[in-house]
Amino acid sequence: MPGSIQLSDYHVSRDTGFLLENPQEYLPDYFEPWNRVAKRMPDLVSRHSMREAVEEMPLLDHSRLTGYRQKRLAHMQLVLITSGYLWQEGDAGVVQRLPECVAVPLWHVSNKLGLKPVICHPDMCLANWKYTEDQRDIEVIYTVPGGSSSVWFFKVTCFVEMAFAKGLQSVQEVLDGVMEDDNVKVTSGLTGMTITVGNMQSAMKRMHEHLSVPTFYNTVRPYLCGWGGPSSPLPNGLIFEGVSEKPFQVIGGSTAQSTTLQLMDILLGVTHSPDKQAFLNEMRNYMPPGHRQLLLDVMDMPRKLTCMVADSEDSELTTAYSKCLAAVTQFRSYHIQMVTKYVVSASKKGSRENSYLANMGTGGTDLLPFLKALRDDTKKAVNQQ
Ligand code: HEM
Repeated sequence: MPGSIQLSDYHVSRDTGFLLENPQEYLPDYFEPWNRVAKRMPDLVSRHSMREAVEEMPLLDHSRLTGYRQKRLAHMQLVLITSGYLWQEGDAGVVQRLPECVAVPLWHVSNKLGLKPVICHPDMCLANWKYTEDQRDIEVIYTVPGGSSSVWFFKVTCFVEMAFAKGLQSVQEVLDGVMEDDNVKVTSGLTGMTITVGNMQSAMKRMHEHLSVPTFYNTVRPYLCGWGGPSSPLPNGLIFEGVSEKPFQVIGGSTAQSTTLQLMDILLGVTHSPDKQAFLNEMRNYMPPGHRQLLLDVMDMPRKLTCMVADSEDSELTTAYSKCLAAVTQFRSYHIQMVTKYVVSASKKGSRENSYLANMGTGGTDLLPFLKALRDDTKKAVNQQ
């Protein structure tokens, strides 16, 4: 049917959703220097020898990377190497230039993938997992300093994406049901989505099991930072040697780069004020292009769930819709609690010297008012019907 959307056309896996299916752990032998330095990044940083290790790396030919998975792995390795190289000595000891051996391949691989040349959710969550041998659990493949806390942060973020993936069929049902004007299908899809969002929240709750507040705040977050802007230790940005002498600015990694919530907002007709939406739109530039395109195409669908609900006297449909919005509202409220614990309260303990990251997310938002407004917009959407 014209205008209908198949999630599988957008680099979305039937089994793993937005998570990359079967990410690779090592590149071929030719790229051994990247394999070695990226894997050892936390250890090299703790020994203050990351910069030496990078400076000894040869300039490798990125055009020898074959296939999408290899390129995604190369991107993750190179952004990790960049992050360790920049932040090894903290904000005060940051460097202004990224050496050619990292800058040139990172620049080109990023352009090929349509990703920014900086650590991001598509690296550290979506392409950074594998099943354990018994297939019952997952393991994180690469990490940043912060020991078991950083590993757990990435792992639980994967659990949340995995919980979304398990409910993918419900999202497809809503998309199909809207196009076919099929109340039963949409109601069933919305009911499934409500369960999915609840499962995502339960998965997120697991963060508390092994994520230490001071370690997350002081050790993990700095390695997720981008560069550029007045409060950054690199206000003008970073120079990519061998690419351009003009410094380049990017936001760092943020969980706001997950496509999950933005997709639900668009489907459910949740709207945000222009300044908040501008931030969310900017986050789309850090998503894989297929996922970004999915959001645009769902926005452009010729039929809308909200119109269907507004015109409907089917109480099962309207109730399912309200319940789904309530679940997303709850998810956002719970997420606010996480951010309060791991960022806002941690910043009040004042253990990190600089103020750049203190009250801001790694994406650079003024945290709580921003997140509360998004939550309240979700709540309000019910009453707008
Ligand atoms: C310790 C756990 C977490 C912390 C401290 C945290 C922190 C943050 C921060 C600071 C922001 C604001 C954007 C920025 O400036 O970067 C944000 C936004 C966001 N985070 Fe998280 N996050 C956590 C876990 C998660 C998880 C597991 C997910 C799910 C994949 C998630 C999804 C989102 C989304 C979708 C947004 C955009 C705001 C919204 O749509 O409500 N977060 N997060």
